[in-house]
Amino acid sequence: MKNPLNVKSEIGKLNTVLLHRPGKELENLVPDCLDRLLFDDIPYLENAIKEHDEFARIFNENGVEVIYLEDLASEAIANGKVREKFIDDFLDESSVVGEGSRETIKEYFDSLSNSELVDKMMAGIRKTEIKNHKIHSLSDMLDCDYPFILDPMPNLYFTRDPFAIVGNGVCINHMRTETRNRETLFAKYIFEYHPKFKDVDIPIWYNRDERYSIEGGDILILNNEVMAVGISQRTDSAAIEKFARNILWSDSGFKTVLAFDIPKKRAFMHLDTVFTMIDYNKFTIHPEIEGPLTVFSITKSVHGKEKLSIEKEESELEDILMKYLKLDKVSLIRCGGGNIVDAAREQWNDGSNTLAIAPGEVIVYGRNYITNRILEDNGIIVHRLDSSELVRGRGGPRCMSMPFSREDI
Ligand SMILES: NC(=[NH2+])NCCC[C@H](N)C(=O)O
Repeated sequence: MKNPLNVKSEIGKLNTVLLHRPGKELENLVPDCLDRLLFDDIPYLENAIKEHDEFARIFNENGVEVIYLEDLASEAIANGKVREKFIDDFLDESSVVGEGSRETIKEYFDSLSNSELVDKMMAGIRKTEIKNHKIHSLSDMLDCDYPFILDPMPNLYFTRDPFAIVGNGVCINHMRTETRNRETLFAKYIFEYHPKFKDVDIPIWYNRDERYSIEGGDILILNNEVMAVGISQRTDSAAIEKFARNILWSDSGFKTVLAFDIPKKRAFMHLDTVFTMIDYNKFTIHPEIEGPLTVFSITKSVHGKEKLSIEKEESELEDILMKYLKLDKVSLIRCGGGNIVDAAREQWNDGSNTLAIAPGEVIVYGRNYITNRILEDNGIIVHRLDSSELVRGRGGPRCMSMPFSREDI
């Protein structure tokens, strides 16, 4: 069977992209849990869905096939034994309190079809919902305690993060936070059991049971030989080393990983919140990281198999990019035009988080009008997505999409 995965750049014409249409998990956000669940506000679901459907429409209109995480996940567990194992693994990782709660949830899950099951796992379960079911646990009778028997997973619409397609393989991530780590279980089951993937030999560049964390928002594929990976609030340097070792010493064709050390803070959680590639030699950047940024280049060492050679790059970012991407010129397009107020405001609303659907053609949030105008002045084709709801989760078009296949460039 042919491997359907092929992502060897950030900009090659996009063929297939994975999304998750926001669901009931967003209606299980409450103020007391926002920090832990990595949200800053509570989106209005009905409008979030409208915005998201518009996002999907832009893809369709531009010849990009859209596939949904929820569909792949429910197709992957079609076999009864696989479904059983999936439920067990999921419950093992869901901080369910006590055996009684586990039995209650299991019985509830058993009454659902595969797609209802996946939706319910994503949405979480309120204690009030199981009142008509058999309750096997004392704590579940006490809804004043904590209202959920199973936590929601509100960050799933950021399909960029729990796993990342790199070349013809996949990096199944170990997430920084418990709240997002369960998301990676969907990837495990999809790549092991989905009919599209199960008989294909798919290289796994990193696995969810590794100790150190790495998230997809930090992984950028600059061309078929060079990647950029953020050392960030979410991604550990040790995880990058492991990932680099696996991929550079494989036959993937990748030769260099540039590790971008960026400030560790919420607004800049991943590299793609401050830096994205939009054309062969054009990038967006948030000016606030330019000062503190340090770049290290990681290549295969000549001193022994599986070893790496790591060097600190001393020149400016433009020069580093020109050198490794073999370009004569590089333009860094500054979010907010470099004005510190506009830059900070638009970056917070994902002004630098563009998704290229072809070289020089991107999807952006329409609200970041200053940055968008500058992109157009630089010859970029800009598709604007209006958002007042999706944006509240702190992620833009790149965060909300995972390319499965792009044309090689
Ligand atoms: N690739 C990205 N920048 N993703 C943004 C994810 C936002 C999400 N609320 C989180 O914290 O984790």
